[in-house]
Amino acid sequence: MKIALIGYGKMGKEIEKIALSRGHEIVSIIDLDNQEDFNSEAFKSADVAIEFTAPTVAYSNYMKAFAAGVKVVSGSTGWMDEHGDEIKDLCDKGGKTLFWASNFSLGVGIFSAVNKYLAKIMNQFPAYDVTMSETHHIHKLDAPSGTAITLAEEILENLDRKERWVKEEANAANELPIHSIREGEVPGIHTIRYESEADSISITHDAKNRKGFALGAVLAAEFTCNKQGLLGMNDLFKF
Ligand SMILES: NC(=O)C1=CN([C@@H]2O[C@H](COP(=O)(O)OP(=O)(O)OC[C@H]3O[C@@H](n4cnc5c(N)ncnc54)[C@H](O)[C@@H]3O)[C@@H](O)[C@H]2O)C=CC1
Ligand SMILES: O=C(O)C1=N[C@H](C(=O)O)C[C@H](O)C1
Repeated sequence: MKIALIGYGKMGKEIEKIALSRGHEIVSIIDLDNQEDFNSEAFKSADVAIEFTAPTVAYSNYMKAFAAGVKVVSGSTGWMDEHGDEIKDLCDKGGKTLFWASNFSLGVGIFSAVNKYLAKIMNQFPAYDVTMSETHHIHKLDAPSGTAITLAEEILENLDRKERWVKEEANAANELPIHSIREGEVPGIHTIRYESEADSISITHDAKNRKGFALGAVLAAEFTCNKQGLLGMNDLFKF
């Protein structure tokens, strides 16, 4: 498969290694210094572009790739609030294709299935309150992490006593607080903690490196090249 990379930072470089090891060809690499390459024949020849950049630029990168007729797989976080509805419309009604996930690792996919199951159980046990924390490297631009928001939304769907997530401190019983910590070069840790007067139950996903995210993104690209529409991890893995 012909892959273009948009964003050649920590994730772009990790994805390049995995894509090459799986026999794919990298036909174009776009970063800040060669934006004109969105118009190149090499970029237009890609079956899929894999985009990992930053919250403020992800949406415009999708638009540039769509204009060049290229499907996109993206893990950039922090843009959904502003542009989520528009992107959904473009994919549902406008024939564009975006596979987006706040976290591409298989481990987080499994963790998310456990998270939903635990929240369903906890729905019957009001003695337990729930909080979440996420720890990432100091370079991360968005907080809470995209993964924490996805996990929080899963809890809200399954735990009737929580109505919204909030940053840091809860001010009401129906709020689920997400505490964000930025520390060293941590690739990503997410913990969900249920606590009663008697005990506590915690589940944690701790990424050891970025290989899991990168492999998931390449698997998503392989999946996306002959699909159309707005796709996500639930299309790739069935838990
Ligand atoms: N969904 C997932 O599994 C994961 C998502 N991420 C997300 O991916 C994004 C990137 O993460 P990293 O690679 O760690 O960041 P990074 O900062 O190491 O790399 C980002 C790269 O994008 C480039 N860039 C910035 N603006 C650009 C533009 N307009 N066009 C092309 N390139 C541009 C930067 O110059 C840099 O090389 C972040 O939003 C992060 O939260 C990170 C890891 C996993
Ligand atoms: O910025 C990162 O590094 C990561 N971002 C994603 C997120 O916001 O959840 C995924 C992973 O945790 C690493």
